[in-house]
Amino acid sequence: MSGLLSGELAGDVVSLRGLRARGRHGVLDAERELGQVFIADIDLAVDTRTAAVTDDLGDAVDYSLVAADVVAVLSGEPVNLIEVLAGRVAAACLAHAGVSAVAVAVHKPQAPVGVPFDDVVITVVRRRADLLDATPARPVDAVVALGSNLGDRAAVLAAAVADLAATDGLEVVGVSGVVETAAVGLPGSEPQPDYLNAVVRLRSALSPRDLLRACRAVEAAHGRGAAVRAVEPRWGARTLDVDVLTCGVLVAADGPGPDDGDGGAPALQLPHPRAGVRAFVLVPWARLAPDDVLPGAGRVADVLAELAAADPSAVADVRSRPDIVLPGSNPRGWRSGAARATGSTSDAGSGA
Ligand SMILES: Nc1ncnc2c1ncn2[C@@H]1O[C@H](COP(=O)(O)OP(=O)(O)OP(=O)(O)O)[C@@H](O)[C@H]1O
Ligand SMILES: Nc1nc2c(c(=O)[nH]1)N=C(CO)CN2
Repeated sequence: MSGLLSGELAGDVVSLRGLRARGRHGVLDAERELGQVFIADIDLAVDTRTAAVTDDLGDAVDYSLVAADVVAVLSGEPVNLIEVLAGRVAAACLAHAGVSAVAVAVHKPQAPVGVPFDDVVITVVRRRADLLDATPARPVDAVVALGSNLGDRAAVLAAAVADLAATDGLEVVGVSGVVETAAVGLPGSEPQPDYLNAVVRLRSALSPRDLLRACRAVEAAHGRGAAVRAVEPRWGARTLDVDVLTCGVLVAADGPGPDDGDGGAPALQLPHPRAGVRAFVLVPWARLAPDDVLPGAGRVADVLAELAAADPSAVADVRSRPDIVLPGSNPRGWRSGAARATGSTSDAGSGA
């Protein structure tokens, strides 16, 4: 088979062909129930010049590790579209340091096509910047988490929702009730005031990284700019934290990027790596949108149930604050016609 990357990139290429696994990807119920074979061909753009001198595996991209990660995606969480599957395979490859770009062909030779055929193949080419810096062709669902444990916490959260709603490219489509939670700090750290936490659903026309930048701008407007961030302890008390939990179904991660004139591109991992183990995130999120999916973990309400089984006190300790109503909050959840956040308070109650 000819190189997938040929014509796309100059340089060295490591290829893996015919990686295969059974998966349950597809739109049809039968595909979800029975599963079928998925095959991936991969071209990894790498720079082999150092390894060629040192003969040290540490200077090379270990193709067996990449292969294992690709097979884990093929056999992992079911998705509807092979476009998503190919994108996740590409992200898994780009997670390996030293892979600067990747071409992925995903084959679905047993697809329910309805006529005799040999194969369905989708080929995608991704460079690092394609995953987290691409502006979507149409707005996508995104979910962010708010937390505050310094200052007038309720006022800060309300202002943060209004700020998000006022950001170009963002529309607030759902706001959870507010919960109060003991600060989860690092072991041995100073005691901190309790947090108020909430979750906000957005329609985002921004790239994932620009969404993170927008969240940073809202934090900065409430006393947590770059200077404060630079000196605060990890998981220390803060006036406002705005974390990106999900951006559509995207699974991707990268570190700081080249300088973009604003101190560089902030590191971003999606979904947020700790979303699935935080009661202060899952409780308000599951009340707002229980059927949302946390990529890689499952339905939010199910992830919360698993956490409640594993760590009952963490979930039990989340206290509802129905007396605090954020702009746009709807106690019946966003699907039931949640108001848009316009800065006005809405229904009393928090869905708690
Ligand atoms: N999904 C994400 N949302 C927000 N920040 C992220 C995300 N993924 C990676 N980051 C990076 O995490 C780093 C720490 O961010 P921040 O100071 O908000 O962390 P934190 O809120 O103290 O801790 P935690 O990330 O555990 O919530 C930042 O450099 C940011 O670029
Ligand atoms: N209860 C609670 N604890 C935390 C929180 C938070 O939002 N709520 N955020 C943290 C870092 O983002 C660390 N610990």
